[in-house]
Amino acid sequence: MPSLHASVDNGLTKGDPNFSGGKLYCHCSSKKVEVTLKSNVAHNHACGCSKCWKPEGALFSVVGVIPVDQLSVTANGDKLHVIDSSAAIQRNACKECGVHLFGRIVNDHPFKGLDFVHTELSDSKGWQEPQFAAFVSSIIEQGFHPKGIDEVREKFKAVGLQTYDVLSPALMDLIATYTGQKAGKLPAKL
Ligand SMILES: N[C@@H](CCC(=O)N[C@@H](CS)C(=O)NCC(=O)O)C(=O)O
Ligand SMILES: [Zn+2]
Ligand SMILES: [Zn+2]
Repeated sequence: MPSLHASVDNGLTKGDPNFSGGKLYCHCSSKKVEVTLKSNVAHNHACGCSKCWKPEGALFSVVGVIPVDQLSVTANGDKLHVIDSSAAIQRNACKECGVHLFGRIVNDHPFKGLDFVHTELSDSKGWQEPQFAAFVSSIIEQGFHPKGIDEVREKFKAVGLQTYDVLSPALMDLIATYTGQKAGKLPAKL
């Protein structure tokens, strides 16, 4: 079975509930882009979609969120560029090594105000462990043979992670609530 992600393959390492953040670095050998996070992440999860950054050899990305005001680019920000400015999540990647340092939502969106980050880019220990696996079937679109997908789902379950083909029900409910409120189908205050 190919690697799902290094933080999943051999079981999860529980995060520290009192952990208060750390620095992320791109993969360049010099002049690394540095991003400082002032808190832990939330909703950390494996994502199989084609847009999220995956380390070499991994079938999945692991990505979590942090409030925009808890994130700052603290070195070599001139090496960052937005890889697709039409995407809902504007992924800021290092132009040299390709690593995604953070994804930001700039347009009206239920998750606006949160940035998407990969805590494996940090040397610190204590980051929230993955909570679920999202967009699992999306790996097939990228060339993973469909006959192996049940084994992928079993592997996630074996380490204690539920699998979904979009986001988790809790996050889908948040998105649906936002959409319903915007359409006037739900009261603005619930
Ligand atoms: N099956 C598609 C799914 C893409 C997708 O919808 N990704 C989710 C999870 S990251 C998303 O919210 N995308 C918004 C964006 O990338 O801007 C793919 O693999 O490309
Ligand atoms: Zn780099
Ligand atoms: Zn994704």
